[in-house]
Amino acid sequence: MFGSVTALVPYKKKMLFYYGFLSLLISVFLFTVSLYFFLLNDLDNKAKAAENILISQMEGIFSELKRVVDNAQLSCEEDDVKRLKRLAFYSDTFKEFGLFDRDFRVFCSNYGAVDIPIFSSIVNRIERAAERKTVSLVHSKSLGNPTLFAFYQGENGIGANGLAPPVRFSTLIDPIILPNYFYELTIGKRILSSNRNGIDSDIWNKEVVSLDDWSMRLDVYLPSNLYWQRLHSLIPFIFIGWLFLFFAFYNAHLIGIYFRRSLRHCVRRAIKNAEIEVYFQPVVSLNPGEPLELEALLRWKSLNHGQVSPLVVVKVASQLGLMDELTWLVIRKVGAFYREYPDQLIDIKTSVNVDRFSLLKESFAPKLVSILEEYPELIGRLGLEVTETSALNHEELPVMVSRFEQITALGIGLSVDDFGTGYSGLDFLRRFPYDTLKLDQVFIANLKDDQFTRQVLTSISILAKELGMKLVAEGVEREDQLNDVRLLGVDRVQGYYFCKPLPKDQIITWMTFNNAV
Ligand SMILES: Nc1nc2c(ncn2[C@@H]2O[C@@H]3COP(=O)(O)O[C@H]4[C@@H](O)[C@H](n5cnc6c(=O)[nH]c(N)nc65)O[C@@H]4COP(=O)(O)O[C@H]3[C@H]2O)c(=O)[nH]1
Repeated sequence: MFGSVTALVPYKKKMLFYYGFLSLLISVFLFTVSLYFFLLNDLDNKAKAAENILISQMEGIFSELKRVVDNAQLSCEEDDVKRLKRLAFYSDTFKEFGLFDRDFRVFCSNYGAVDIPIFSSIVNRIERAAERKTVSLVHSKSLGNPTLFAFYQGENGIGANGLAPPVRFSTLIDPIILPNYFYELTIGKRILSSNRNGIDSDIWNKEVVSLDDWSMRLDVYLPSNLYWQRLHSLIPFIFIGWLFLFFAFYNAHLIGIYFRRSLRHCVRRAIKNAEIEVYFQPVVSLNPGEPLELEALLRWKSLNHGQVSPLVVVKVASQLGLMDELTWLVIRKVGAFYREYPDQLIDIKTSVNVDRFSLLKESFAPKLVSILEEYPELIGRLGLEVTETSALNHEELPVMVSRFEQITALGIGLSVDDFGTGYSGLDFLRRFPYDTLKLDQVFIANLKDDQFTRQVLTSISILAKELGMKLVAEGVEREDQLNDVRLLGVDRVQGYYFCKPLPKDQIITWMTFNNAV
């Protein structure tokens, strides 16, 4: 398929450049934007993971302090000190423990008895806290500046404090956040742990995690150099995406061309844009003094498919469900023809081919009425030719009879087209109010040599006369055929012998030459 299409499509450098540029833009855009959102999402995940680990760390800290408080007394004997030393030795977090009393004075530590008042600001926080827990960053002689102090007061009033170096927090958070992102963990306004300093990069975004119970805040930053680093490693993928999109666009372009040039699409467009032409072929009367009639036949010359047979156009239009539109288009063009040549066509009737399924529709007669209002020139001059391409079923038969009655009531003549080739039997003729019967051209072609055809046509001719129908012979090409059909009692003749279907201006010229106007 594509081979033949590429042959149709001239090689266009501009188009290739356009698709190349467009696909490059899209590929770059997709990768750069997706990377940014990917990193934002990653940043968010990292911040959440750090938050979870901080929460569990804080819970661990306080359950440790609770254990210290649970067995403590208001004494600082050797055993009490030993116990505190033991707890500090086994603790992952704390290096020192202390015990304080109801008056918030630390009376015992793992170094022995002490008497150190707790800062009033911390006392306030302990008293305000729901579970009497708080943390603070304070200078400590033994652990330096800053040191994390955690306080917990039990129900009996005895409390414990633990001292931890901030490094404990960085060892927890660093593996989650480093090396890609950087962070700052603060308690109140003081920094507990941070790797922010010394990082030489713009900050593109940050995630903030707040642990309000401990006045803790973790800011995780997205540095711009991480983005550029990652983007750099994506260059081969951007290139592959570019190629992929380029081929996708190019193939879509070819498919689009193929589709636009497909017969179905062209027929649809031709009907929609009224590009279908109508030619006219005379139907000459053999009864002296009677004016000729015309048959309107569609013609379509497609830019892509050349001259397309009307039978093909009709077939494709019916596959596309556009037969009604096609019929209205042809009838309107016939109306316009009458409007253009009112004097020349004053006595001339024109018949138009109609699909039987269009006729069966309830909307058919009302639509016809509206076209007659649009083109009153057609009133009394329009005829419809119906070809029986399939047999009518029991339900369709009465509907068809009533449609025919509605149409004849509008003064529109009805002809059976191609009689003898379709499903129109003799019984069919009696049921429907046809005024004309058109014999298919295959009978006329065989008439000379085929005795049987001659007998059949003689019987049809007798029946047509009995039913008051006019008989038309189609496809008369030679004089001997004309003589033969004349002998059969045919009223009108249509065929190349007289004239081929012609465009509107040429048929008017032909009629003028043949004294038909
Ligand atoms: N060999 C030969 N052919 C002759 C001679 N005289 C006329 N013809 C051709 O016989 C066909 C007569 O039209 P049809 O039986 O209604 O058969 C029509 C009709 O069934 C259908 N058609 C044409 N226009 C329309 C239309 O507007 N609507 C619908 N629904 N069908 C149409 O397409 C068919 C073919 O149309 P055309 O190709 O125009 O073919 C026309 C005409 O050009 C002759 O002496 N020798």
